[in-house]
Amino acid sequence: MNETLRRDVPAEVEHVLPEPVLELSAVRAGYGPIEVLHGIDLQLQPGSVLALLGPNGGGKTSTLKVCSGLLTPSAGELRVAGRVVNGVSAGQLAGVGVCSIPEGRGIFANLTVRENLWLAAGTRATLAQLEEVAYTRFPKLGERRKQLAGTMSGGEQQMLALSRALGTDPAVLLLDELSMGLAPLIVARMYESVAQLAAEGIAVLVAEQFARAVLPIADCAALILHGQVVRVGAPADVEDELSTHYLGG
Ligand SMILES: Nc1ncnc2c1ncn2[C@@H]1O[C@H](COP(=O)(O)OP(=O)(O)OP(=O)(O)O)[C@@H](O)[C@H]1O
Repeated sequence: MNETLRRDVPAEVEHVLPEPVLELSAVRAGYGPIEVLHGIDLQLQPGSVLALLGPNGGGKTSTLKVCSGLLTPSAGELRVAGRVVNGVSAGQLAGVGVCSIPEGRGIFANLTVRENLWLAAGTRATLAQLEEVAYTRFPKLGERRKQLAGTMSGGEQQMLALSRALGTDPAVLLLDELSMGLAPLIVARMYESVAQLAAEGIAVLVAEQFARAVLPIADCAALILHGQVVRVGAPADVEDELSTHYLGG
């Protein structure tokens, strides 16, 4: 909830509102001298799915990079669990439970499923724990544990990417273009898994160019255009605005 809205909340109910687990306030960021995010306000509540929508180049990936610590705000604040974490590294943010699956899935194509999980193991989870999470949630991965990740289908690769993230017991999951290169049926299944994660308490921020893929499971949506959030609201309302005004119906 932004400050404008917060001022409208009566004092007697304000204390029962959940604290956002991740929050961007007036965040500006860019690449070298070029600013591409011009004052982003977003709030992500625990156990919810926030869909970040918009056309190519709008700033979705850059926003996720700010959230994961890969891009440092030049102004404004990134907060995790209420603490300002501007300039904290991606590794440190991962250590406190902010986990990111980048566009392209971030898996190692020439390593097996098991080796990919092994690389994700660390202080937060052992290989055995990661394998248990992965193979219980996605039995197909168990069958393919010795297969090279690059030879699996796109959907299976996405399962592996999700498993690597989940094994670290994240509080926040950042997903970029989960649907990329996947058949609609597989996309729907992947998003069912994402909805399940949110039901288990994980806060999920999903950047998606294809709104229809994510909106059925989103609790809230934000439309980002030219580096600015132009609308935040119920998924159906944001979808209407997206198609009517920006994608020509
Ligand atoms: N590494 C970079 N260096 C310079 N400019 C960049 C870089 N990455 C992105 N940009 C620019 O920042 C702007 C926002 O890009 P971003 O990738 O965040 O948008 P997006 O909404 O995720 O688009 P897409 O869906 O095409 O990935 C674009 O104008 C893009 O050209």
